Amino acid sequence: MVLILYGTETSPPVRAVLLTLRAMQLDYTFHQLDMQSGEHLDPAYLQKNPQHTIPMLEDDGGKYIWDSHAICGYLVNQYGQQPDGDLLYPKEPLQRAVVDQRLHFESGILFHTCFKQLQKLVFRENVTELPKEQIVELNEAYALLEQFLNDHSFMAGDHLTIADFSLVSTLSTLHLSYAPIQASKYPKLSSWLGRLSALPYYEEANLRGARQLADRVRAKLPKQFDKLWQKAFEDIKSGAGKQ
Ligand SMILES: N[C@@H](CCC(=O)N[C@@H](CS)C(=O)NCC(=O)O)C(=O)O
Repeated sequence: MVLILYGTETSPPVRAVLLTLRAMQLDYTFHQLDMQSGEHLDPAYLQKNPQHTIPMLEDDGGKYIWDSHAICGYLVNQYGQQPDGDLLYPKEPLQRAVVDQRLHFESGILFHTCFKQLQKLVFRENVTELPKEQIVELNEAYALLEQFLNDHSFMAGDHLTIADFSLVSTLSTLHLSYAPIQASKYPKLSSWLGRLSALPYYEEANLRGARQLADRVRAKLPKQFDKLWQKAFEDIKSGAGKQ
């Protein structure tokens, strides 16, 4: 097995894969792709991944897989012989369905809502704002995640799965950049973030890149953004933000 991960550690979906690789203690090479200079649009990369996204995983020279959710599932399916390897993506149909639902939530709701705008904010000079609808949408997403946790320690039950890795890659970025997960409002989500942060490989595989991206996001936002955001969250609490 020769695994090569293409990407940059600021990218949340790349960090979801890094967390999975580290949790499974797999050996891999990290191939740094500079998106600012358009390396992901290079014809050689496009030939491997016509969707030109990161992360992309190359396995055994010639097998290419992209989309972090597909990659994380593949890694556990293919290489999950470690004692708790399978638990990261359980085989039991109901448990797996819960993990899949969380993964689709990350992909279809959380990432989709925020990251296209964040990409524009970071990469386009003339973009210095985030759409106001995000405030309501993110608030709804956080409230749902709080409910997903229910009485569990992790997103899909009582043990760590790739759903935790996928969600924390996006949530930690939002938390550090402009939408903090307040313990008073989302106590379970906040404790969950603390639990993930305590993983021995968390800082290298996720926090470092999340901080870098958050710094870039915050540098583009107006100084008063935090106050505006806080006020908007308060309005939602009283129902005023819904109109
Ligand atoms: N759902 C995808 C999202 C991948 C994605 O959009 N990645 C961004 C970087 S965070 C990207 O590659 N953008 C460049 C592009 O779309 O051309 C995944 O989970 O892998």
